[in-house]
Amino acid sequence: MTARHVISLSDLSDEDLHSVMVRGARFAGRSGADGAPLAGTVTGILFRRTSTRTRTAFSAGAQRLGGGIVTFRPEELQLATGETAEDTGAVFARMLDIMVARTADDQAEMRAWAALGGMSVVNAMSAQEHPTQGLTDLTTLHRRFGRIEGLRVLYVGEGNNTAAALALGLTRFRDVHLHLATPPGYGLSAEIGTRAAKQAAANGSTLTESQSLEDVPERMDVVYTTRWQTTGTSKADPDWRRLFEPFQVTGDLWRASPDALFMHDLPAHRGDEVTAEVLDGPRSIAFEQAENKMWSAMAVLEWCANGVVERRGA
Ligand SMILES: NC(=O)NCCC[C@H](N)C(=O)O
Repeated sequence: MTARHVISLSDLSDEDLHSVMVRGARFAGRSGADGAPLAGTVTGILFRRTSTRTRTAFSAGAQRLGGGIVTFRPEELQLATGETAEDTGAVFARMLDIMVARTADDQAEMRAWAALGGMSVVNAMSAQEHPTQGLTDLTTLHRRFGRIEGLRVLYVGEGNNTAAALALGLTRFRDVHLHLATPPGYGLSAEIGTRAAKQAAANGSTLTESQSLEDVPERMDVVYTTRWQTTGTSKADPDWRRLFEPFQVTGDLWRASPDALFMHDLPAHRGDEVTAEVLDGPRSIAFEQAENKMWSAMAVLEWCANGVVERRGA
């Protein structure tokens, strides 16, 4: 099997991105290919940080496509007794077809595993990026709007790995307007911001940022938020709660964007980043989005095994 990696969304060509997005939507509509495209493959599932949605999505998704899985408890690997990540990966690459990993905070370890060859590596979230969330979000938008082009999206909260994936995903499409309202000091990293801005410019899209909810653009199609505490980057700043509180998504935002849908990558904390009224209200598609994680995971795994399935214009 040719190894294909999803360590960053930038690893996917436009054609790959389109195929995985559309394929996820087809799986969601239960109109994916019959049969078992992952038959004869084994996917490793290794999470060194907590996970509900991503882990379940890939574990259930692989099995729905006829593939086998091996789930690792990190504390039971020899990593815990001092075997290097490189040596551990070298063994995985000889036995597994795909590795879905939420491991070190940075992506270097995944790149090293990918360089071994023979095994596809899927980044199930690092500090910098959450590419499988980005793919899920594209599939969710594609299912709801039938297009990504022309969408206006407001993201509220930390410019974390989820925001990075959203920015890197949306700016690959034409005429998209993404605005991020982030607390001071919690914007996108310079590296991600530059990469996304370059893509936006090339596609006639815009990426704008502000440090307040005052004067955010109106008539948005989507308002998206995320929890205030990002996994693995607990905030050293003693003031963080005071900085984040003005960014709670409440019914007030709907006045500016009366048609907006609400998205959240979950887990949610009602009363912190979003009110219960918004999260549990009729505009919220947060749980549909969570379900899409599995359909999108199936599309990612199938792409790792077989490459592009859905061709543009087909
Ligand atoms: N949907 C998810 O994968 N949620 C878990 C992580 C959310 C957030 N980006 C975090 O890093 O804490």
